[in-house]
Amino acid sequence: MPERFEPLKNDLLLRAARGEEVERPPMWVMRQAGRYLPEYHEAKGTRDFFAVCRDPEIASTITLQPVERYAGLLDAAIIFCDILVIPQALGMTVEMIDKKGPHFPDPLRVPSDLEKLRASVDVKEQLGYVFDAITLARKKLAGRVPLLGFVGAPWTLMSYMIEGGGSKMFVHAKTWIFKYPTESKQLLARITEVCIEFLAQQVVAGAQMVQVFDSWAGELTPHDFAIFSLPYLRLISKRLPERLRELGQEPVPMTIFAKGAWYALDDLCESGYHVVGLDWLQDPAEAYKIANGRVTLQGNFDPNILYGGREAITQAVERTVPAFGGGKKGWIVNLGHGITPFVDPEDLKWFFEECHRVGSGV
Ligand SMILES: Cc1c2[nH]c(c1CCC(=O)O)Cc1[nH]c(c(CCC(=O)O)c1C)Cc1[nH]c(c(CCC(=O)O)c1C)Cc1[nH]c(c(C)c1CCC(=O)O)C2
Repeated sequence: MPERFEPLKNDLLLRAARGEEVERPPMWVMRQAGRYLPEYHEAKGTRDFFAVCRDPEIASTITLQPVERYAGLLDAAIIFCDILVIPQALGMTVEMIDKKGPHFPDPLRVPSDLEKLRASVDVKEQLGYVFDAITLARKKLAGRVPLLGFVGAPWTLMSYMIEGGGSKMFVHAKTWIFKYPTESKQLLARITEVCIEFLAQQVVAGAQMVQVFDSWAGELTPHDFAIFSLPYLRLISKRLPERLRELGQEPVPMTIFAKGAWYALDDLCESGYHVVGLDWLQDPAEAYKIANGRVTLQGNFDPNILYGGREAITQAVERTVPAFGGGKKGWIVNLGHGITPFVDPEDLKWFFEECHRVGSGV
């Protein structure tokens, strides 16, 4: 039986995602539950990153930290987890190395390495800890704000699985798509299947909206994005609502954040998602014009504006809100990428307060 939760008191995000006019733009930031918060370090202690993800009690506590700190300002929670739990579910080892990021000791280097992956993934079995964390976070939120679920996009996950971690050159992932396009598509299709079921089960567990992170979209040419990323993003937006109906669930709003894919904005507006996330390379007014009410846009402050002090933050907010049409229709406030570790939490608070002030039009 699906869990019962308290009714939502703040549905600003869900209304904005559906394209409704709102009293002010909803606000959240990517990586809002993370290292810039002293309480995050306190809760995490010396534990391994993925051990924290696998502990529903701690993961749900961390999920709520920004909601508690920025009560009355923040309009969403995002479940504390990572995009790399899918490669783990497919059978790969992923470690999070302090100050360096993710590391795969045994990446996929040639197509025959695909045999190392699990032939079929039991998503509920492999990723059950994420669903438990979501259900617990929903209970703890008690309807304060909606809870977002998320997944890595197939192209971004494939790149990590082949590169074995972060990359500047993408030599291995590019070798795959150019030398082994057929096997690359097979891998993308396998990842996509797991992504769809993972998102569906997140919704069953209590996620009220979901975001797909294609963090490495910008490494592809427009031509290759159309071949190796977009079709799989479209498959997710098409299949997720169908799968949810099969599971007796209502579809939820979906966001696509394809970082660096400014050239694909028009296509992304037609890709079946309700919300399109923008990075800071895009001009807000230009993007708002291109979207033309087809989707709600999310973004796109330079995350580093938060290092600029209050005056710089105020100026950025005052010029950005009007560029998104005043902020009451078709816009969700966010940064153009995740918040970085050395931001002063008080400066983020100021950013939210200024967006609240300017976005309310008072
Ligand atoms: C590419 C990617 C990853 N993970 C994620 C992405 C997509 C978004 C993006 O492009 O940034 C997504 C992600 N990762 C994390 C969240 C939690 C929810 C949130 O608050 O947004 C989300 C949504 C926690 C995290 N994921 C990670 C941390 C830091 C872990 C720590 O050291 O405590 C957190 C809070 C680790 C992580 N995880 C990943 C990397 C590259 C790193 C190292 C990053 C770094 O060092 O800055 C993979």
